Amino acid sequence: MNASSATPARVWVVDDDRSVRFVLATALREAGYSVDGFENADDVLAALALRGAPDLLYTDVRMPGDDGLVLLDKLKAAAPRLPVIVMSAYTDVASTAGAFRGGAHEFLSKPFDLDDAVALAARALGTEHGAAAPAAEAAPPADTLIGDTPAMRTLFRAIGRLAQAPLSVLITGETGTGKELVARALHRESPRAARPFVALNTAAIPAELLESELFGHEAGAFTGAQRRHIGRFEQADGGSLFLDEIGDMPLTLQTRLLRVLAEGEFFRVGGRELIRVDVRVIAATHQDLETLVAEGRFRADLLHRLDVVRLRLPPLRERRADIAQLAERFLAAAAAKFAATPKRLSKPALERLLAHDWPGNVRELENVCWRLAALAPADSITRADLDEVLAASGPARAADDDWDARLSAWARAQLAEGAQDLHAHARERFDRALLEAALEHTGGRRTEAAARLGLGRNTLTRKLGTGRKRS
Ligand SMILES: Nc1ncnc2c1ncn2[C@@H]1O[C@H](COP(=O)(O)OP(=O)(O)OP(=O)(O)O)[C@@H](O)[C@H]1O
Repeated sequence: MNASSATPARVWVVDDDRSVRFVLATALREAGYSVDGFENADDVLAALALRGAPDLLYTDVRMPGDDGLVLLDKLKAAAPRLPVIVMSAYTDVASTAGAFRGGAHEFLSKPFDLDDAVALAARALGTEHGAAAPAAEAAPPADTLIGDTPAMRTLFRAIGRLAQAPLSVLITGETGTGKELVARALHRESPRAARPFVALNTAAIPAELLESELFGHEAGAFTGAQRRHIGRFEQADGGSLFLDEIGDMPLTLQTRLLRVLAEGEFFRVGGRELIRVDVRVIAATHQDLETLVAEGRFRADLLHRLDVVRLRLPPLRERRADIAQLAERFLAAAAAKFAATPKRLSKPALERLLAHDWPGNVRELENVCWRLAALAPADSITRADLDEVLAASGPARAADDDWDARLSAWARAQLAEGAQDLHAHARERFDRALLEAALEHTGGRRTEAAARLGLGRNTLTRKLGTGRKRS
C-alpha cells in the first residue's frame, strides 16, 4: 500500500508518551496512512471541532486530563462512526471491559508489536486488501486548488507547465497560503503521479531525529533504533518529496541534503549500503531564504539547488475575490462531515469576511468556516456569528499555539543533545525577543517600551545591556 495512489486514510494517535506516539505514527505512515499525533484529549477534541473526524483513532488510557475512556465517550458522542483503538499497559479486566462498553473497536495491550498495531488499522478501516482508504472516504474534493483571481490563474498555468519538467521547485508564501496543496498538485499532474508523494515538515520534527527521518537508519544505529527505518527519501523513490519549512533545517543537515541532491545517493544512518533514489524535491518556506543566507543560517548553494524554479503564493488579502468561493467550499465540506445542510453567509457576514486581513490566510479562513459550521445557530450566518468566531481566531492565537509548540520542541531537542543551563539561555532569548519587539514598536523609545512591557526603565536598560554583551 502506498500513500500516493489514493487519498490516504487519516489516523490520529493520542498518547502522552512522545516515544509511543512517534514510533506508532512512523509505522503507520510507512504503511501509507496520513497520521497526526496528540498528547491529550483536549487537543483531540479541539482538532475534531476544527477539522472533523479522522478515519481511525488510537488512544492511550492513562493520560493527564481526560483519560482515554472518557475521551472514547466524548468521541462516541461527537463522531459515532469513528473506529477507536484503545491502547493500554493496564490490561486489567476493568479497563478492557470499560473500553469495549464504551464502544472501542479494538483493544491493544502495551507493549505491542508494531506490525500488529498497524495490521489493526487495516482491519478497522476495512482495507486489508490494500486499498489506501475506504471508498466512501476517498478522494475528498479538498485536494483541488480554488481560485479565480489573475494571481491564482497564473499559478495554475505555472503548475501545469512545471509538473512535466523534473525540476526542483521552491514554493514561497506566508503560512496557510496553500504551499502544500500546490506541491501535491505538482506531483499529481506530473509523470510521477503513480509513485509516492511524501511530505516532511522540517520544523515539526526534533532536530536530533531529522536525519534519520530523511535518510533512514539501520537497526542499532543509535540508542532506541531497534529496527531498520526507511527514510522519506527512500519512501519517495520514483515520486516527489515535499520538504516543508525548509528554512528550519539545521545547517549540518543542509550540508548532507545538498550532497544527496547532487549525487542522488546516500547511506542510511549507521548503514554501509549505498542507496540510490530518483526523487523530485519540492521545498517550501514562509521565511525569506535570502535573509537566512545573509545571516549565515541557510546555505547559499543549497538555496540555488532547490530554487531552480520559484512559485510564490500570494497571501489571501491580495486575492480577496477568492474569499467567497473558498468559504462556500469550506462550509460545504464541514456540512458534509457533520451530515448537515451547508450554512450560507448572509451579505453582511460576507462583507465582514472580505474586510478581514487574514494573517493566517486560507488556513485561517478554513478554520473560521469550520467553526461557523459548528457554532452558528441558524442556517444563515450573521455578522454577529462572524464577529464572535473571528475574535477567537487570528494571528495572536495561531502564533501562540505555534510559539508554545516550538518552544517545547526546542527544549526537548536541547535536552536530548545534553544541553545545560537551558533556563538561563531560554530566558535570555525570551527577553531579547520581547525587548526588540517593544523597541521596534515604540520607534526606539525606551521609557515607553518598558511601560508597554510592564518593566521598569532600569530593568529594561539592564536587560538591554546583557543582551548586547552576549550577542
Ligand atoms: N487555493 C486553495 N484552495 C482550496 N484550499 C486551499 C487553498 N489554499 C489553501 N487551502 C487549504 O488551506 C489549508 C492550508 O493549506 P496548506 O497546508 O497547503 O498551506 P501551507 O502554505 O503549506 O501552510 P504552512 O506554511 O503553514 O505549512 C489546507 O487545508 C488547504 O487545503
